Amino acid sequence: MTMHLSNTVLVEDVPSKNISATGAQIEFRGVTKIYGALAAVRELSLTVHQGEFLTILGPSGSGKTTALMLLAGFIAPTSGDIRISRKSVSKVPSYRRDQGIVFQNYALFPHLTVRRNLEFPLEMRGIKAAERAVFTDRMLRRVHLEEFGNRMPSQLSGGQQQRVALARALIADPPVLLLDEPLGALDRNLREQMQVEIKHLHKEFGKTTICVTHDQDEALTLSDRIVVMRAGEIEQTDTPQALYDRPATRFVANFLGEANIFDNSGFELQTDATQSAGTVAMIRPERISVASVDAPKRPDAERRQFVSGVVDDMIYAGPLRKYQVRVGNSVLAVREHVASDQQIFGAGDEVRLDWLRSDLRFVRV
Ligand SMILES: Nc1ncnc2c1ncn2[C@@H]1O[C@H](COP(=O)(O)OP(=O)(O)OP(=O)(O)O)[C@@H](O)[C@H]1O
Repeated sequence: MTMHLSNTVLVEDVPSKNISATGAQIEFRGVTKIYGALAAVRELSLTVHQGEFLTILGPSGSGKTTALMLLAGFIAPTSGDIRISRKSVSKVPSYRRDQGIVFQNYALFPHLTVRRNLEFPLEMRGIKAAERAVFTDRMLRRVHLEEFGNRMPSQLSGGQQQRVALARALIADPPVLLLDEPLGALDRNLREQMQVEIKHLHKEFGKTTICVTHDQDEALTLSDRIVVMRAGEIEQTDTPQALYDRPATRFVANFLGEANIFDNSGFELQTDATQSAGTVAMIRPERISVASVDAPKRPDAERRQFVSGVVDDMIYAGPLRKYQVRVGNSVLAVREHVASDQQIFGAGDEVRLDWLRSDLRFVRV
């Protein structure tokens, strides 16, 4: 990988601590990228705030990587403009955009030691050897790799390599950090550990960070806001909680978490809200309670809808019990946190489901 650092920064411009005041604001203004007959990204307009952690999430082929590569300057937009700190970067080559970049496959220089990998961006900025050593020592300590400075990348584990990649992206103090599936190559436990590490680094360094992933857990854990993309366009942009609790469309409801969508449910849905045209009702599986048909109703029963159904299937999933329950024409997914005093139902059992009417959401079809 080539480093994308401007070499205009002098030694005295580099802060004495590896902490810059803020990241940069980034704007996409009607950005389109056409390949042949396909718009990989269409009319993308988005403002990423200074210091924000924004994740672009979406299925394969939705245009996430294209959006990131446009920002990095690796590809040029067909139309539209990208601004960093309110200045257009259309004519700025990628190596002058002052961005730290981390890819899924580490992209460390394989023939350089960890130290030399970290020093490289500093060298590109004309920083003298003595200062480089100070920065590098500090960064190695920060990512808990002080013992590993003299190793080659191939002598490190995947997680350690990815920490070096993060350290190298941050060491020259760029205002923008771009992460492309940064944890994609790591196994699950390590991913979770690294998510915490990335969160800490973001808090500490305050870089405007744009992360591309198709891993919803990663997006929900790390992000201030998430952009959900679909077929080259933004479907919804919101905080993780708002996206999960109030998805605007059926696509978002299904893509982020699990959703019961009442299309043609075969029973009457009770709602307190008026349903607009072109919408369908949905409820999250963990908002539904399951009980035996003769169980006493809760005190808030007048605010709930009760339906009877038959269990199709039940599986244990760690701390959750997952039911599939047939009600009318629908099979509803129900998620229950396992508690010792709960009754357990199996396939064929008649049950009563209930949910708060206010937990129903209407999403655009
Ligand atoms: N260089 C290219 N030439 C032609 N088509 C391309 C090129 N790069 C991307 N595309 C197409 O543009 C669309 C968006 O691709 P992109 O890589 O941005 O998707 P993505 O959301 O990042 O997918 P993934 O999660 O699989 O990486 C896809 O249909 C892809 O085939």
